[in-house]
Amino acid sequence: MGIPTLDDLAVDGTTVGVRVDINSPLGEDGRLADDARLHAHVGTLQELLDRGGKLAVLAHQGRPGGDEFATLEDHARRLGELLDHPITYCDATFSADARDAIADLDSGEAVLLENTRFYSEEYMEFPPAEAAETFLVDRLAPVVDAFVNDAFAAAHRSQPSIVGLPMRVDSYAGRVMERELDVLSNIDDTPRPRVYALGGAKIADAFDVAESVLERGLADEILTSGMTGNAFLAASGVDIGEPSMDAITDRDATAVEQAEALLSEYGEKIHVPEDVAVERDGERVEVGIDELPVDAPALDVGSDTAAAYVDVFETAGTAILNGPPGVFEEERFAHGTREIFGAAANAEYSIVGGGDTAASLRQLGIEGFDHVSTGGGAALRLLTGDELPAVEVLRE
Ligand SMILES: Nc1ncnc2c1ncn2[C@@H]1O[C@H](COP(=O)(O)OP(=O)(O)OP(=O)(O)O)[C@@H](O)[C@H]1O
Ligand SMILES: O=C(O)[C@H](O)COP(=O)(O)O
Repeated sequence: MGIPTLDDLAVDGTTVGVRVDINSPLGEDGRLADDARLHAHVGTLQELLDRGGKLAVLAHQGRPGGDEFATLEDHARRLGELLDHPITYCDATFSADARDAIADLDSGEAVLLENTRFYSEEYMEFPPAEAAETFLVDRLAPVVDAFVNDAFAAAHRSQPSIVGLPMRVDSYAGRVMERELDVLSNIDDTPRPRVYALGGAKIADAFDVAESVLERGLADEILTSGMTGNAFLAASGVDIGEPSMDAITDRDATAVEQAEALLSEYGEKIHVPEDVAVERDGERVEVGIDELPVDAPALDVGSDTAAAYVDVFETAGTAILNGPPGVFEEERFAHGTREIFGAAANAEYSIVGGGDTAASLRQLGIEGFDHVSTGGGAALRLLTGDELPAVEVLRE
């Protein structure tokens, strides 16, 4: 991989800054509503603590002004339950109080510092050399002996705690980072035929993935669904009706043209829905493409499409999923997601990228994937063949 990992770090007795990504959905009471990302980092934290590290853990939660912008107190409480070592919470990130909390650590102890994004610099993006001169980095770099970046899900952000600290401190990839890079950077070694299921509502992201993997010869088949599938359906010449079209153009005015370009170049590899599901009088109603247009938005693929996609997965070597096939949050429109993702889990090798995609698997109880990425945007960047700022600085 060409990046130093925990195997290269002499941990015992050293103070290690560890960046994790435990940015999580919160409930109405402000407490954690889902702790999947905390679970993901337990391996790295536990290993460092078992090996005698003193850990200053850094993380962000939400975005300034957003509903989920919050302190990390509940995250520390939950991590305390998940780890076999003590972890305290400090309501400061790099002030004298924070630095004192770090200096007070014994081997095998951790402190979770306050949400890095309480400080405006951490919500800006900088080239690494400039990030290295920010207050956060300037004050924390002298009090840690090493830095471990395990925050794969934030690796596409060129922010001080991601790219600045590694410019000043010996730095290593944590186990989550290592595994994510290993899997998502080496897709070209996975068994064929390689089938991508691209759905969801971020149509532009799905087009980027489709274009990149088709251009690079990585994809043998692309199964389109969700709003992305609706755009491909429109691009194939079907009048999908105004509500579905409006939903697409609201997100991306040129979506249909982009889908047309992909179909004209790679049409034989791109599967388009044969039927869709809409809501009528509160019920799910399936509509074949010969019955379109309809005056309601298509919120799921229909049963024929789901069955056809399940067939493709029967013989798939690798299944790569990004974006749920329907509005899975509503049971009526979860059918496509349940069927298609359920079949994908049986492929010889299967990879899942995308926050909502992973959430759909948890909600529908679909298991058996080889790799479920912790990252949304970061996984997408790797799937489209781009380098991640966090990884570039670890390489240097
Ligand atoms: N036909 C559809 N119409 C509208 N929304 C849809 C449709 N199909 C799926 N969705 C919605 O797409 C959303 C997820 O899409 P998205 O592209 O954001 O997935 P993701 O890439 O896994 O997530 P993220 O980018 O947040 O990591 C879900 O909330 C789902 O309800
Ligand atoms: O949830 C995520 O995708 C990461 O934690 C990054 O968060 P951000 O998109 O607010 O930078």
